[in-house]
Amino acid sequence: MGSEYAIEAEGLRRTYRTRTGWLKPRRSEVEAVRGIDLTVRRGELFGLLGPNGAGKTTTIKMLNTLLIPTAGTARICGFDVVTRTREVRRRIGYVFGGDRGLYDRLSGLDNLRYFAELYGVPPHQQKSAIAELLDLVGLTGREHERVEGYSRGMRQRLHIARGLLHDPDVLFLDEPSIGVDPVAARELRRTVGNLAANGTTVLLTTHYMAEADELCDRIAVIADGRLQALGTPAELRSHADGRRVVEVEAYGVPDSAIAALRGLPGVRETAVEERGTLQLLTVQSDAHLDVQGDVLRELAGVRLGRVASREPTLEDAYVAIVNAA
Ligand SMILES: Nc1ncnc2c1ncn2[C@@H]1O[C@H](COP(=O)(O)OP(=O)(O)OP(=O)(O)O)[C@@H](O)[C@H]1O
Repeated sequence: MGSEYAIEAEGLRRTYRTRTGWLKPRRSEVEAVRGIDLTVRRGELFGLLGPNGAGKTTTIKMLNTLLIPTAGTARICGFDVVTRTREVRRRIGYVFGGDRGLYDRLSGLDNLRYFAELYGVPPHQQKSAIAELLDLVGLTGREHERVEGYSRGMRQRLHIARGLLHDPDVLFLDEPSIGVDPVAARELRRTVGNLAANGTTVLLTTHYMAEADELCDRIAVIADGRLQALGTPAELRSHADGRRVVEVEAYGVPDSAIAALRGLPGVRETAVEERGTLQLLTVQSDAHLDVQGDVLRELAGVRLGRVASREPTLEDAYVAIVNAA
């Protein structure tokens, strides 16, 4: 009980063994997580960030007892996730992004009542616990409506309330804002912020650096199954110190032009974000070099929108960390 840490992981690894092919099945191994060490203090809001396939979900599933590690150990509130599963499960909640797991035909309130029964919340506590949670996630006043009429953001907040019914010490939030529009995502961030203020330890995975920046006390960046960086948002931002960013909106940039940008003198990173028909190019360079002219020369003939030169953000630092992996 007495552990000062909510989450501890040492040398955590997970290898998946898969069979591919039908006629001539071949066995292959995927090293999804390759030795992760981290500690999360009680009450901390901790972000796990990484590109697709980095190993975030696999890490969370080992921490919340859904997957057995191939090697290494992990503890939740001092209890080993493999040998003390029952104690661990009593102390954790798990909320994953997306729409599954709620009863559409029931109201938000009836969903919570149902799950409260299922999780064994004592009957005399249910009413007050549910009222408190509805308030925490900002659904008071909408609880009698059927979930089928809820927006994605509201569903996600109801999911969070569900995950908190048994008053866990640690809440795992896997991609909570996936598919949620920006306004609803802001509401969701407020809810997550409230959780930490209430003393719940939160481990959040997200693809959105801005979200992690706003919410998290500390962030771990994982890529390729390994921890690439760990620190406060300010500490992570320092990975892009001494750099400047040119941002260009473009339409239909050929791969060859992107490769050429990467090869320009002084250019440290390039990233392309697809936004419908628009591509947002970010080119990081050494701050003392002005590469904007060179960048535009390489993009000659491509239809361009806005072009801007700016200071690096945490997102740029993240790109630098992940590209270095
Ligand atoms: N059940 C499985 N069997 C085989 N390989 C798997 C399995 N689950 C995940 N993987 C592989 O393990 C690696 C890590 O996956 P994981 O889902 O943990 O990443 P992630 O960081 O959560 O990614 P995303 O952001 O896309 O959800 C990937 O290469 C993935 O293809």
